[in-house]
Amino acid sequence: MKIQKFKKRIGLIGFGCVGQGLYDVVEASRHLGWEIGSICVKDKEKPRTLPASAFTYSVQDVLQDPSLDIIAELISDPAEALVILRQALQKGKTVVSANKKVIAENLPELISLQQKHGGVLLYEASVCGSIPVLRTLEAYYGSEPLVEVRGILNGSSNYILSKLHAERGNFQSALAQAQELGFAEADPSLDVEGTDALNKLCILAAHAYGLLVHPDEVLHFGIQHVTAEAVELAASLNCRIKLVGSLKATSNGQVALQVLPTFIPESDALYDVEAEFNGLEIEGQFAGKQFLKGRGAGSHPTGSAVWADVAAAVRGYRYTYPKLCTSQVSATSGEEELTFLLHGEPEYVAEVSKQLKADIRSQAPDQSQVIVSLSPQQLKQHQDLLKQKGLFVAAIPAGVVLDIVPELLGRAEAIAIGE
Ligand SMILES: NC(=O)C1=CN([C@@H]2O[C@H](COP(=O)(O)OP(=O)(O)OC[C@H]3O[C@@H](n4cnc5c(N)ncnc54)[C@H](OP(=O)(O)O)[C@@H]3O)[C@@H](O)[C@H]2O)C=CC1
Ligand SMILES: N[C@@H](CC=O)C(=O)O
Repeated sequence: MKIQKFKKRIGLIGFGCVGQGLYDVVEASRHLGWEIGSICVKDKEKPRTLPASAFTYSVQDVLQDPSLDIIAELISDPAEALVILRQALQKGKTVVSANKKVIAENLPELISLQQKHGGVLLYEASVCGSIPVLRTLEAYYGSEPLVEVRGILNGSSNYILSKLHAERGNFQSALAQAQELGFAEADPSLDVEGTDALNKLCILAAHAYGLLVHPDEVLHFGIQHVTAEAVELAASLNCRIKLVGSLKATSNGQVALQVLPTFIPESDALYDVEAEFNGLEIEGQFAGKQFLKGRGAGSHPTGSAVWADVAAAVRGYRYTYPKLCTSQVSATSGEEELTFLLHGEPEYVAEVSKQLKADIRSQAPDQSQVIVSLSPQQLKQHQDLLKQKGLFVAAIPAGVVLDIVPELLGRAEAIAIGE
């Protein structure tokens, strides 16, 4: 076989945590024929690891450069990222992105731009960092009906929760560490309010079930109101609180979607997914359960995922969205009753419990914590009120034995967290 000389040039837009990660990975692979041809950033004053001559400050310098084989969009500004992706795809270019917010909110348009102009968009790095989830769903599970896809989809919130459980640490300092390590979004409220996990879940829904759903339509709560008492309660039940995104096929042909802080027992594969790691359990109708675990955030792990996309795209790979073409499914929050912990100011907990018409199973003497049974659909209807009142909401799966909860709640003490 004749070996052909391979030379491919990448245009890089964004040189922060992920952009630098991609740069390092590509530099380490120069012998394979790859090079970064052009780098665009925004801030002219920022100190850089490369000489000023390596950079341009005009996105158009990259988008209009005919010598580039592929563009990597890795910026932190979602509005500008959408403009870049639109323009690249309208020109029929090949582009990769890690921007889950832009992709989740605009997937129908981004798919149709590829169909219309012949361009290609890959975005493996946007979901679960270094774990190859989208290509696994596309290539391996493209034909098999899936029972459930669930997992830890956000590294920063998992890092914070791990610190709270392991060290009974402080929320704000754990978040500051996640930011320092490059795991958090430029706007960290996306991480802690569950929006980043939600965006990833919506992208997974398209590839796992052929469901195009806008993030605004999906039930989701974050960890921003987690309390020391909730962590203690979970630990006393031999559980860890994790932020879990799940997609589940329902008996009436819908897909139930939700992102919820959840009490995860020791027997669950997600229990040992700690720090910035993500974990995804995929249950196929015939294959049964499989579990993927790896780094969900960070410079080199995410840079590696972007590079895998760059290499695949240049070799002709594109998503075919097999289930979008073959299935017609709609979204629901889920009708099956579940058990939830609500925790917050006693008067708000009482008010919200009344509004929810929830079946109260246990409550703390001061009424700051209640264990209730209700459907995710009920919860979704009152999602805004619960958020407005600053309540912490966590799902407690059926397998967790709650016999000792009344006793645990009875001795609940007020412990401040995150102040
Ligand atoms: N951090 C992570 O672990 C992961 C991040 N992602 C996603 O990757 C993307 C990048 O994240 P990350 O690297 O962490 O972000 P950073 O904040 O570290 O870096 C952002 C980069 O974007 C550049 N930038 C911002 N706005 C513009 C603009 N208008 N024009 C040109 N350049 C611009 C910044 O320029 P300047 O340097 O001049 O400020 C900076 O270089 C985001 O979409 C994020 O959601 C996905 C998976 C993991
Ligand atoms: N902020 C995100 C980065 C990766 O997607 C996270 O913490 O998971």
